Amino acid sequence: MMASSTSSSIEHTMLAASEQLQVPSNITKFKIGLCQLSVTSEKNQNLACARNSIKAAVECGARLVVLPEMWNCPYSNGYFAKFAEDFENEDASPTFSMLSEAACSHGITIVGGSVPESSDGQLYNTSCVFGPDGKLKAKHRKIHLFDIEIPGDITFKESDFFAAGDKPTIVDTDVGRIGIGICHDIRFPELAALYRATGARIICYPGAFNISTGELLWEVMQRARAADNQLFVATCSPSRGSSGSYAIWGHSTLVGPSGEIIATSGHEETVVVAEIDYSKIELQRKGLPLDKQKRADIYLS
Ligand SMILES: NC(=O)CCC(=O)C(=O)O
Repeated sequence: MMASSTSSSIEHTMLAASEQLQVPSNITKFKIGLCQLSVTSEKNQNLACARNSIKAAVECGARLVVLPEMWNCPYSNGYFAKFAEDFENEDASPTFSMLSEAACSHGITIVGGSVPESSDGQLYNTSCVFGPDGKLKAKHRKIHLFDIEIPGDITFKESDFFAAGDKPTIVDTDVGRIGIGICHDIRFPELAALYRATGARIICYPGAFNISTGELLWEVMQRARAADNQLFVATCSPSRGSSGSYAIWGHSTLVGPSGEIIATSGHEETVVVAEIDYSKIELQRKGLPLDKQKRADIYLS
């Protein structure tokens, strides 16, 4: 076990997480689908659109499908509470039911983007992961809430509406071990390093970067997280034409373990399907063994 931080709470989390994990599957190559959805203010329409998009990804061969951040609800203040669902009460959650049904009927893994979750009187920005049997495998609550105030440019305060999650999410799936982050979580390299240290081979970040920070940083962040950790990074955004006042950057992307862009999109509604080949990870890590070159004695003491 590599300890990449002196923080005892992070080390504790890493140990606890790895102890709980089962042996990952030995699949080496498969296709991933990134459903860049156009989100409206009609929840039923959003569910139907997501369901169709999942089907389209599967028809192109995807075994792992990722949805965007806030795909059942516009990413705008006035909607979060109204669109929130309680996943503990599965039968009363149309979003949960649709994702579970889609995963099961297609026999795939779904990283269900994120939607507003209501739980114990709080709202969370939450991503649910479903296995090919339709069962919930993991639930990630966005850890780093997006609070920003750049005068004359952008002001947004997620923490006015959501409570922050308090744990990392690493999940063993039929396509390997995956770490989950939601959008602003991508800005924190420590989380990605923790996922690498616990054996994740892909990090999925459903996200909705805005046009100002997106143009500057969305691609840079993805490539940096992938290259630093020598693993795949998959992101999935709503499309620009989505409802609400927040202008979305789009550009859902798959990045490989040397930081290369494997597939990407513009800002329009689309499905990106691309191949993940895990042998690229082994090749990259063998040729450039960053984990062995790391000088923890210098910068972690
Ligand atoms: N939805 C988000 O978390 C947006 C994050 C973002 O745009 C950023 O710059 O960070």
